Amino acid sequence: MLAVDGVSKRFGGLMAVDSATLALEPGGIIGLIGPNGAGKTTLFSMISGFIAPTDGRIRFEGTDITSEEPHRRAERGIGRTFQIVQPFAGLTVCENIAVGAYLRHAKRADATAKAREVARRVGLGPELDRPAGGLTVAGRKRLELARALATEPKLLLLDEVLAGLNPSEIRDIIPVIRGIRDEGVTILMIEHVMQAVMNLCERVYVLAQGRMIAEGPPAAVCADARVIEAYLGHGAAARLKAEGAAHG
Ligand SMILES: Nc1ncnc2c1ncn2[C@@H]1O[C@H](COP(=O)(O)OP(=O)(O)OP(=O)(O)O)[C@@H](O)[C@H]1O
Repeated sequence: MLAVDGVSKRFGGLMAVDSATLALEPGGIIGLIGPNGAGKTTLFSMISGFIAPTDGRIRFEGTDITSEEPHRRAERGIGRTFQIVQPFAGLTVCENIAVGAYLRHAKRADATAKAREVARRVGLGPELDRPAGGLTVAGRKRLELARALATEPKLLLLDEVLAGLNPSEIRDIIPVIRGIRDEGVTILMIEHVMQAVMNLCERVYVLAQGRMIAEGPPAAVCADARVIEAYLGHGAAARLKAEGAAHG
């Protein structure tokens, strides 16, 4: 479905993403993890078309989309959420979600109907007619999810939708994400909440300093010495092993 092939992005002297490769089959929830500043959001921006790669190709459903505009990629079925959620505070929740729905529904009544349906799917039904500015952090995260879903994506890129939520809010939103997957949407998610990654993702890619350093089932990836080193620093994997042995 999605093939990211040797994609790089240079910001001046910094290689934010360095020849990253990733391949997604349709269906499932795939994680993209890595330490702060690893290049995850930059990679998402290249997949969704907001940043042009310095090098490499991106294909979606067999078509080379490397130089397509974000709007065209959204039409093809690539939806994304943004890490920093900025709803139109003066508009209602429904109107905010309808902004996404206009991509496929030109008529206001149709876009509104789509927005209402999506709002119910993410648990925002009761808030539909309230101003988006009054939502809690958890509510804003659901709104961001709904806005992306309203574009009716085949591939949904979730950028830290769990960040800033407390454990009970995370527990509440996890079934919503699974539900989206069950409806046939392929999900690629950037996430720092490891418990959620373990719970949700079938497979995980790990970026560190712009490079893809590991890929596989979450448990195997978290036990990978290169991944431990990337998060905890040089020599950490050996130290953990030694401590483990010392504690029997
Ligand atoms: N527009 C930009 N101009 C210059 N440097 C940038 C720009 N965007 C990102 N960077 C740098 O590129 C690197 C990768 O950033 P990016 O936001 O992609 O990382 P990330 O893995 O998403 O991090 P986090 O988990 O903290 O969100 C960082 O060093 C960042 O400072």
